[in-house]
Amino acid sequence: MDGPVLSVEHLTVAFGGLTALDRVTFDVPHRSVVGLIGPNGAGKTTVFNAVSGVVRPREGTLRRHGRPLRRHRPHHLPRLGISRMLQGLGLFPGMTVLENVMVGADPLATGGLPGMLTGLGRAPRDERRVRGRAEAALHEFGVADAAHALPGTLPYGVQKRVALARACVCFPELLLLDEPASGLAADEVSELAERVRMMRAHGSVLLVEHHMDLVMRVCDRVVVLDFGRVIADGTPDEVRADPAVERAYLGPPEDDGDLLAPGGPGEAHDGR
Ligand SMILES: Nc1ncnc2c1ncn2[C@@H]1O[C@H](COP(=O)(O)OP(=O)(O)OP(=O)(O)O)[C@@H](O)[C@H]1O
Repeated sequence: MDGPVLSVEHLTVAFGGLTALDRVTFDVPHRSVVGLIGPNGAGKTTVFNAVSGVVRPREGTLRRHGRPLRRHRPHHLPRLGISRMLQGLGLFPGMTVLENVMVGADPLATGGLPGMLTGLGRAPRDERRVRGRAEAALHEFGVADAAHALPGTLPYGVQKRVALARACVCFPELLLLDEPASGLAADEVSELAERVRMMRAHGSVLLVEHHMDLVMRVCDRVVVLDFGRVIADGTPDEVRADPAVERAYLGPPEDDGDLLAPGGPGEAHDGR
């Protein structure tokens, strides 16, 4: 297939009088991890929302392999090979871990997941395929033991792995990860870094993250937003050395600290 997995071209999004994104342009190449960073309010979530079809851009184009995405909605994402792990995890509390991951595997079913889960209009072959793939994903993410537990009974780090398993169960070509390191302990972040790198074997990842250690370790490229504009786009080393990025994070020169150093907090002003 031609062209990057995702091209964001001159994307402009406005909320009333506020321009949240101003001609944002960058690519996510095939089998790469691209980080999207920037201070609070810089527009990172708005990029995800535009890519997910949650907000409509005022101007600009999103392309998959060079073909424009027009008026797509969140429920079209599985068909487009795009999956998103939300910051709030979004696990269904009344469903077991296995059932939650089966929801992510729904596109593998031809007869429809609701029928499968309720037993109405059940398609046994579909159920076997979806269940088998969901169980394999639980194994891959080290949460097979929790298959029959309800998410709320599990530690947060385990719930995160379940959410990741659900996002990856269909081998998305583009995975949108929204602050996956938030709330994780240091050893869990290292494990997450390993998993994000492994995801390149199947597809590409667009990663919004304040945890600079993770960003600098796993990303092939890093795009930096500030007040809705791209102020840098390069390798982690190039971005780290960019004075414009340092200014965006640190503010005036008299401020101390190395916020872009691995382990730094990576948040500064609030653009709201
Ligand atoms: N639905 C909305 N209505 C009005 N303004 C919005 C809406 N969503 C976002 N904004 C504004 O758009 C700007 C960009 O917000 P966005 O949430 O994309 O930033 P962010 O980089 O993801 O921030 P954070 O790191 O704090 O999550 C902010 O000024 C925010 O207040």
